[in-house]
Amino acid sequence: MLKNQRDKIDKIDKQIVSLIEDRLQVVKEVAIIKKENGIPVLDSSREENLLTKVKSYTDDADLKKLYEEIFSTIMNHSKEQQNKLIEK
Ligand SMILES: O=C(O)C(=O)C[C@]1(C(=O)O)C=C[C@@H](O)C=C1
Repeated sequence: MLKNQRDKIDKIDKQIVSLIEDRLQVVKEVAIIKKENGIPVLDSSREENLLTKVKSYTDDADLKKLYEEIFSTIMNHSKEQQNKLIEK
C-alpha cells in the first residue's frame, strides 16, 4: 500500500545523503585552505549569512525553523571535521 511512496522517500533520502557527502568533501577542501593560510575554522558571519539564505528559500515559518536546525547541525559537523583535519 505504502510501497510506492516509501520507495520514493528512500530514493530522496539517498540523494540527500549523497549531497551531504559532496558538501563535506568541499568542507574538507576549505579546511586545507584555512590550515595553509592560518584562517580560523569558525566563520560566524558566513554561518549567519548562510542560515539567512537557506531560510529565504521558503515562506513557511515551520520550514524556516527546520532549515535553521538542519543547517546548524550540518555546520557543527563541518567544524568538527575541519578541526580534526587541522589538528592532524
Ligand atoms: O565557509 C567556510 O568557511 C566553511 O568552513 C564552511 C562552513 C559550512 O559548513 O558551511 C563551516 C564552518 C564555518 O564556520 C562556516 C561555514
